[in-house]
Amino acid sequence: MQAFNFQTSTSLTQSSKLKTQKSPSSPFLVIENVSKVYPTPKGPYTVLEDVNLTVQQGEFICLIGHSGCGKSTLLNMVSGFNTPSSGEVRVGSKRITQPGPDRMVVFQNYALLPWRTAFENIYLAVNAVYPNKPEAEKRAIVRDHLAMVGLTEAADKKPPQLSGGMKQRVSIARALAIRPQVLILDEPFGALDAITKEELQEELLKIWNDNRATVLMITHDIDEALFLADRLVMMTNGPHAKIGEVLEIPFPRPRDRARIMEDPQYYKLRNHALDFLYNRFAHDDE
Ligand SMILES: Nc1ncnc2c1ncn2[C@@H]1O[C@H](COP(=O)(O)OP(=O)(O)OP(=O)(O)O)[C@@H](O)[C@H]1O
Repeated sequence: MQAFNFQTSTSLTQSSKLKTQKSPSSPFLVIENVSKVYPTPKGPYTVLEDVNLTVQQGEFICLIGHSGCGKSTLLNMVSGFNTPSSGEVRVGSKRITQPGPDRMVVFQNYALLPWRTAFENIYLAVNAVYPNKPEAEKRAIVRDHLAMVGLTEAADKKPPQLSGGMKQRVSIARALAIRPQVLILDEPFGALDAITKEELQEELLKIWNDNRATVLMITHDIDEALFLADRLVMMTNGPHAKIGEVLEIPFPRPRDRARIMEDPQYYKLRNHALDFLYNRFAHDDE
């Protein structure tokens, strides 16, 4: 187990800023001075203000914060479904202004076409992005990704015939079949029961370990973040939400849930995140 020098919240914030600014390897994904203001009938509403984050290629980042603080808004600016009011998001050296197949999103509600089979849902995405690939290759990509998530037998089933966990597996397979550089997961396991959620977390880690996409994942579950992430980004409450702190998760990989939960550092990190969310940035509505 690696040594973890537990720091105060202030020094954690400073060290994460230092890491962001002075990291020796070149940053892959950069969120720079991003603010988002929505027009509303009551006037402009500043959801996010001056958000800065630098992510290395292949990093697994979890994002946590109270409901409504702007997590989806922030990740929608990485996927390109939303644009910053000021500041910019870059992937590689490219400024993000629209969605693209280099950044795929998995949503909590699966977003599958209910009248298409699991195979067809994935095939449609592959075909849209790689229309000129030979038919046999496209079908092989779909089969490989169905197998990757353990759904070979369910290829011909339609979403209403699948469990929540199976639907989310199809949705993850569809996103990965495009070979995105960035995988964005918006609370993907929020609607699943605890056992299915743990199974899918483990599958996700295995898949990430094999293909090392850069992952940005929203969660409300601190234990999920501690199991999955390299860093946990904690957001302050909106309006004018910012990144309050970034926690480094030091547990070595491959991770074993039982082993990390026996580690005293686990509870220090967990309590630190809980204190951030429920004392320092408590939310009246929760
Ligand atoms: N198009 C819009 N116009 C006006 N306000 C919006 C718009 N989209 C989001 N908001 C507001 O911005 C704030 C942030 O929303 P967002 O969905 O990003 O939060 P979130 O942290 O992802 O929340 P949750 O955890 O509940 O999903 C909320 O107050 C929401 O009502």
